[in-house]
Amino acid sequence: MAKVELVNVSHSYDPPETPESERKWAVRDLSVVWEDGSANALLGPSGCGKTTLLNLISGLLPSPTKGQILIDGTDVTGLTPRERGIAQVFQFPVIYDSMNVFDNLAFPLRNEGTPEGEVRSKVREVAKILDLEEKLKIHSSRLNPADKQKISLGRGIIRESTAAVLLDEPLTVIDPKLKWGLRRKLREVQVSLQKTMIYVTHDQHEALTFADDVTVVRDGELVQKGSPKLLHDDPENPFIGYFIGSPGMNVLSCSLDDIGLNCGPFSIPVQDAELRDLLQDAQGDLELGVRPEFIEPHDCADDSGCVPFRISVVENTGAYRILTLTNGDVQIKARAPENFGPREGDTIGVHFPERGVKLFEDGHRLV
Ligand SMILES: Nc1ncnc2c1ncn2[C@@H]1O[C@H](COP(=O)(O)OP(=O)(O)OP(=O)(O)O)[C@@H](O)[C@H]1O
Repeated sequence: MAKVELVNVSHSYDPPETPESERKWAVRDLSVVWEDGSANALLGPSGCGKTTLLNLISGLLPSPTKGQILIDGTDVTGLTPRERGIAQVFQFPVIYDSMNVFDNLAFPLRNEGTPEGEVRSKVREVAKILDLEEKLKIHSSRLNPADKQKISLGRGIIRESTAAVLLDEPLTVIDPKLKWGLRRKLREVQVSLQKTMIYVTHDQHEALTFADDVTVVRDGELVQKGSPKLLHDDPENPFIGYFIGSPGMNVLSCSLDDIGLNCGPFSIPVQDAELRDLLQDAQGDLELGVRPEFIEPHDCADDSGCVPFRISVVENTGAYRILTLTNGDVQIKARAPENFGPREGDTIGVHFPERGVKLFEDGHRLV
């Protein structure tokens, strides 16, 4: 397996003669390194450029408009997918329905003239990893979509020379009942084989459960890259705060007043003198971000330091409750324990603990 690297990659689907000022960019000046043997996710909303990036890495799109693609430090820009040794697993399983499972898995090896004895042992090894051993003689058309997708993955990992495996929304057509098992299997395969994998999805749950390192893209640009914990605890901007987490971070416009952070109908006290100085120096637009799990709802609206909020919706998740709270035109989500007493329509007090509050200036993290 190998290290995969994008260096200042930009891509536009416009014809080459299109003037620079009129071009629409699917990917913009994106540089990123995915380390050898790492489990990665490429996460972003629909239309942000994920598929374009995958096709640029695999070689289905041979060259970006600008920039380079490196595999283990070698420039592979312009090379074919075969020359790059990148395997791709698509949304729909790509297998030969006319073949049995064994022949499907053997296909990439036979295609490159591997001796039959080696093909047999390699197919058995991969079938064991994928729990397909008992199904090797079954006609592939008779398998469920999850097993078909396992074959697609098997065909990707069976060749030692594969540099990286790209997974493009691989659970899209999988029945919800089988999704969990296949998702766990993908992760298990990556951990046991330590192959470089890049899992593309718009679903944060899939990204965060598969990957050790998540690259978030928006409008063709890299927004933040890091561990699921880093993205959750230390978002670099309000987009990451809102996009990661369920529900996402509450983001409120605010400004500094005599009490502290004025969010419109209420102010949150700022005790820390250093933080006050920092906010006083800030020239740009300020936003406050706080995750629902850090907000502390109290059943008494008069607790000192608490801001009164009306409960407009209570959602039960089984383990905890998600409260939708309103104060004037400000609406936030908070997490409350299952035994939290107040109900919809009640007024409660909300405390914003300093450790849970992030501050952004002009869309960039300040504190
Ligand atoms: N073949 C193409 N010709 C012209 N524009 C394209 C083409 N493919 C993609 N685009 C545009 O490039 C941008 C990025 O698209 P892309 O499919 O890479 O995003 P995505 O994140 O994979 O989206 P989705 O999750 O919906 O598949 C979009 O604005 C899209 O309309």
